[in-house]
Amino acid sequence: MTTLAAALLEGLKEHGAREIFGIPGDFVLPFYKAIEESRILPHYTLSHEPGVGFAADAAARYHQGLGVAVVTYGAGAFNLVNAVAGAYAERSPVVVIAGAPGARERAGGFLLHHQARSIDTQLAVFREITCDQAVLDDPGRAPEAIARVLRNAREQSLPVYIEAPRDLVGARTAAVPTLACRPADPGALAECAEEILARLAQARAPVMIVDVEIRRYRIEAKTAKLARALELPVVTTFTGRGLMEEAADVLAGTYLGAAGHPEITRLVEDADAMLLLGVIVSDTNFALSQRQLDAQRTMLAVGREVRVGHHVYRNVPIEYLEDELVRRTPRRNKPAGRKRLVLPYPRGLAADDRPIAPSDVAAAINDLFDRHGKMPMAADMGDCLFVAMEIDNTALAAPGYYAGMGFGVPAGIGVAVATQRRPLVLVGDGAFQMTGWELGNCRRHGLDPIVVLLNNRSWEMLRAFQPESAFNDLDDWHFAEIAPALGGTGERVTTRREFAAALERAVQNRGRFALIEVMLPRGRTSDTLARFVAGFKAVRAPAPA
Ligand SMILES: Cc1ncc(Cc2csc(CCOP(=O)(O)OP(=O)(O)O)c2C)c(N)n1
Ligand SMILES: [Mg+2]
Repeated sequence: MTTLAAALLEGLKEHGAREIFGIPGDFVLPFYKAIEESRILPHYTLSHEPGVGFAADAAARYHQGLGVAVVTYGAGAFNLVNAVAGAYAERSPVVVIAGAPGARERAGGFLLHHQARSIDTQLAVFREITCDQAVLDDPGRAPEAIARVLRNAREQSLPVYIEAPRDLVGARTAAVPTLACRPADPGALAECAEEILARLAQARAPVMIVDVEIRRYRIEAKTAKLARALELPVVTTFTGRGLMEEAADVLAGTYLGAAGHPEITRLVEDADAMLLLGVIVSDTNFALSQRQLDAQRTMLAVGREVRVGHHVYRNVPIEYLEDELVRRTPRRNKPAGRKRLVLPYPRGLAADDRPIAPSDVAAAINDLFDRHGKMPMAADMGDCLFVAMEIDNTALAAPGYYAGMGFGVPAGIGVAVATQRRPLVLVGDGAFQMTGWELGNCRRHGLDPIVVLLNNRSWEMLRAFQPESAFNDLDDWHFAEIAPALGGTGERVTTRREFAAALERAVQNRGRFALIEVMLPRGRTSDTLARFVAGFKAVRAPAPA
């Protein structure tokens, strides 16, 4: 027998959690005390719960395991909602552990502080953005409930919610068992694999499109092996950017429809068979397609289901499907027959006194990675995410589908903790105003991310869509000057020479975060965002009368 807190912490670790991000409060103080004193998992406190959620989400993506966010009841948990909604949308398994009132308080007759509508309103809200929930109000049944919820988080790669009443944290209970994820339905698996291979064999120009689930289920290498065996060119979706960083031999690039590289667009839109693996079929991924995802050429494996044309195969997890496809594919011992696409990324930035354009940021970072090796990346929402599309394919955590701002800097903290490597973060000034201040926690946690802040004193992405609105103008906050007060270094750069030199200095200086504030003109976006906006407007333009 053990305590409920220790059983929960050991269970989290058993199921793949590697650290905890959180902000305590009185309803979760006893549990937070157990976190600190048990040392079962390292924990990192941040300054605002949105940052806690983004950091846990990014850590889960890079661990390919569970992220953990611990917050207090009500005010803390409700602050976390947007980050968890984004994790749900992008299939990131974040475990939310929220404190709650004890039994006596519930029956005490008072309206409790932090309570919104009813005491269970918090549970009701999180039911909407998690795939399973458990309220640990019965120590005897808690281990099974925790095991079920954590298995579902891993199996479905979605957030889950655990409510921990503060009066039961020390209650005696049993250890949390580990429940195995459910296997594939063997009949559906065999039939599905057979139909997919038959369709691919008849195709003249097939293509493989990959997205978030191949990382969530740890099958990037397996997917590359499958692509080689099937001699398929591979592209990622917008949300899948950064996947298969190690498989440059099969990965052609990122499909962005009308906003993308014409050769990638043709590869997908001329394909007569498309194998979509782990793909979120969202507007950000396919709204700019010039040819729809018609059923007769589309095979989609996502969320433990596979749709082949109009056939639906249930209970076929993607990792089982890939194993079966590889098993049924004859070993190929000749080099791939198809010419591999090698896209040119901007490099060799002229270190001159010309002002910096957004796409220069990508060139400078490509040059930096060529000199010093790639760094794990995080990006926020804004033009910075489109600049990331111009950086040679590098592991990336970004809100490509949910598209919520504020993700970048806290996600960079999550990446630094999860990988124990120095990350590079891309963020705009508007998003930095939301959560960039979490950098102030780096010194005490021994983290030193490099943050490239694109400061155009503007909500430039909105201006690109609606240039007539003056409300997109932001003030100049001189972020670089604030960096030393937060424990880091800050440099404001206005020319390409200054930027290249600042990046090099940042790489050389370890031990403190480096904030490089890149001054950009309003009205100027990256080439990729410019094409995205043009494509979006064209697709949305009213049909000619
Ligand atoms: C939480 C949230 N609130 C508002 C919005 C809506 C939005 C999408 S893009 C954008 C402007 C981003 O400005 P920033 O300076 O960061 O980047 P840049 O465009 O390169 O100048 C806004 C306000 C979103 N997506 N999420
Ligand atoms: Mg901006």
